[in-house]
Amino acid sequence: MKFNRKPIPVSEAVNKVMEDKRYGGYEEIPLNQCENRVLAEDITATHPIPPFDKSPYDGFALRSEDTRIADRDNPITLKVIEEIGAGHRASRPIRSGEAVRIMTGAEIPEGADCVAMFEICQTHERDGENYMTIKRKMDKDQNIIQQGSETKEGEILVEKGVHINPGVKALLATFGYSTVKVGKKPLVGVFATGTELLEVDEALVPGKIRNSNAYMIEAQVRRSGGEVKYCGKLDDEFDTCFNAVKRALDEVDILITTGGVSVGDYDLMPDIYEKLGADVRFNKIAMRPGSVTTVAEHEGKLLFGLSGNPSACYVGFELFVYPIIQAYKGKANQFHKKIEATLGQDFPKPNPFTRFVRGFMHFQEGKVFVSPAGMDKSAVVTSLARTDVLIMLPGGTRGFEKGDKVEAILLEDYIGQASFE
Ligand SMILES: Nc1nc2c(c(=O)[nH]1)N[C@H]1C(S)=C(S)[C@@H](COP(=O)(O)OP(=O)(O)OC[C@H]3O[C@@H](n4cnc5c(N)ncnc54)[C@H](O)[C@@H]3O)O[C@H]1N2
Ligand code: MOO
Ligand SMILES: [Mg+2]
Repeated sequence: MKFNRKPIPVSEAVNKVMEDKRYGGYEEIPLNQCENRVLAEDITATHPIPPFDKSPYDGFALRSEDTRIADRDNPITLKVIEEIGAGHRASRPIRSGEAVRIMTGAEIPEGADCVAMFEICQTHERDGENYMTIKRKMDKDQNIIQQGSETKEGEILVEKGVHINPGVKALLATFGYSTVKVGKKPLVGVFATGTELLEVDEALVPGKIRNSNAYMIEAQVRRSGGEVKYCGKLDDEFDTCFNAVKRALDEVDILITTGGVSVGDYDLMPDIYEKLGADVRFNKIAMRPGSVTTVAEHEGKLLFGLSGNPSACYVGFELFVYPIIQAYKGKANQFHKKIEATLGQDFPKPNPFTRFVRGFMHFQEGKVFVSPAGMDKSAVVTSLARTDVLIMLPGGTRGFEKGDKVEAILLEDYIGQASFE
């Protein structure tokens, strides 16, 4: 049984994981903490924008009718009755023959129906009174931002399930949301397993390497909008690992382990799942890297057994853990956005399984290109530093050539898409 794992297609594995997705509920938090969270309520316009007719310029508010016969040879002079800056209102309606000196953002005084910019007006003072002169005809409504011209009261502007970016936050502030309902973040526990692992501050000794996966996964969890609980690194010793995993499961919403999921003598995760009585959803996927990625469910919680090989671990996280975190937060589009792009470099190696090449996106002559970020092996860590896409090369008998159309999964886009396909 141990050596007899049956690989399932990637999309089947993704769908199986998503059968166990869980929404974590919502919490109400202060507006200034809401970035990168997911809206748990629609943003509805509680008033029109702008809430009043306003001036887009610094100039004079006046009655267009008064300028009907104005031209270069026939300047029209109006009495400037007062000045209003943004935040102030005119003290009375303007009458024929009058103008108000108005600043950008100030409310258009009653009686005025246009704004002439300072640049086309002259001003003078006579007997302690201010006057302005204009040499061209103004149209009704010229240079006025009408109340509600941007949005009407009651319009739904952003639906729940959307990632809160700076623009969404601006809207929340516009409508007076001092607190906002957002999806709760899952607490994601992370274990690194492997007797060969050193702490980051330890010197290298023969046969050992530093634990990089735990730090990488932590960053992936945070990039996905989850909360991390680093549970430590564990030697490949059954009782220690079993007890640590069992305890951690009580403390987190989702548990990730890295390493020990393959068929080696010290790959303990399969036996740990068995002793826990966890239900292994799959333990082999028709993909590279990350074919040994294992997902199990125990008492309503998901355990992700990611590979120890850094590239495999990275890919396993983005394909399977990422959408589960989005679902927990209540995000409508739970999957990374997938795009069609042009392959920027030959990839001659054929593969029977779907390959997720760690790559980066670049642009040339209006086209989107994706190119491998470096050495493409499961055990490689260096190429990950340049990775911002996963290039999806379907399995088959041939390699791929520069210029081929390929699909790529965007890892640093926050809009996402609604299904994996
Ligand atoms: N006979 C077979 N051998 C292997 C198979 C197989 O099907 N049959 N699968 C291979 C594949 S594919 C992969 S991927 C790896 C997966 O290995 P494990 O998930 O069991 O991981 P480990 O054995 O613990 O470690 C693998 C590799 O990764 C290094 N590692 C582990 N943890 C970390 C960490 N936290 N930071 C950095 N590097 C880490 C570890 O030292 C090993 O070099 O199995 C193949 N074998
Ligand atoms: O799980 Mo492995 O990453 O396919 O090389
Ligand atoms: Mg192993």
